[in-house]
Amino acid sequence: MPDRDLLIGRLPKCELHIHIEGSLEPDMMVALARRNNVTLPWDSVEAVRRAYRFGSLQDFLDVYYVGMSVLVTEQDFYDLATAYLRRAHADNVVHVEMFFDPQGHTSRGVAFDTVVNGLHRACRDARETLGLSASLIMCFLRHLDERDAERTLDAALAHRERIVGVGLDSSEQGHPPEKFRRVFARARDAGFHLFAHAGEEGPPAYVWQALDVLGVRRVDHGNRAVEDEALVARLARDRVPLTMCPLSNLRLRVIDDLVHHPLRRMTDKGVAVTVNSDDPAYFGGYVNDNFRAVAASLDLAPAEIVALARTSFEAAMMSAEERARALERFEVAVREAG
Ligand code: HPA
Ligand SMILES: [Zn+2]
Repeated sequence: MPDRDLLIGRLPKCELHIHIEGSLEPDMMVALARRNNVTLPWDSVEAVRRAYRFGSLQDFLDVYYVGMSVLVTEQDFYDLATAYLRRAHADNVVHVEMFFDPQGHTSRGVAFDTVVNGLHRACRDARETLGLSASLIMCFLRHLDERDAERTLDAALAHRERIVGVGLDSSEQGHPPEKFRRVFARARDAGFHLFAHAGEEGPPAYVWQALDVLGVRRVDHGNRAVEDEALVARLARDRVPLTMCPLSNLRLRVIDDLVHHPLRRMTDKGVAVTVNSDDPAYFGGYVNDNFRAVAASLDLAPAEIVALARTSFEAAMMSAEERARALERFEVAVREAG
């Protein structure tokens, strides 16, 4: 086996937890602010970078919502997603399921269609130019009320074939999944796959609710599930994947040191865990940086790293044939990497 970093670079993988607005790098943020005449509280790329010190999820979200205010036109959304998809391709990402936050845009007067048209076109072009498959998952902002989420779902129904799923993100504490019970039931009836952030800062009870009240098929983060043995057993038994994001957890102080990251404790109990970047422009690393950081801190063996990348294909929303083909290519790449 080659050394750990080389192996990580060579492994094909899926990225299943990326907020596209969180891939907005400071230089693009400043350039788009100029292009659209948007005033930011920061006057240079360096000043933007200095704002990236967070004590909690809410600290980050306050900066994140200001940052996304530079996204106005369909071309802005296209450029943002295209830059991310090229960067992901360089990390050997072959399949992306991309979150976006429509309410962060419609609340500023940007049309839902503008957002989806730009992102969808970037995904379609990436398939042709990079050979990478990419799909869109719309998230509801959980700090807003369910009626706002209902209106967002109504808007999404006109784009049903361009959006594969719905998720739940933003401020977790005090906004339990059950707050969105009805809108998730409607989304399921409309054929969307269901996801939710849970157990990032919120308690294990929120992960239970995501499973049993919302009926999600994958949990984003899920760190705090580790505090509840019965919950870990449930995740393992039902092979409910967790999309974990080590550098995000470190930067948002969900953990104080990567050596304490629950990833290994989860995989040891049979939970399907994947490694992802969350908001790479804000947290200091794309997906391979996340693999490298957690592999070094937890001293992961090559076989464990390979297993994490393999799990990303098992956790992805692919048809049985797509998955079989992708896994076949994955095993070839593993043999070549060795
Ligand atoms: O890490 C996150 N958690 C919750 N909401 C988010 N929105 C963007 N990133 C995040
Ligand atoms: Zn997230």
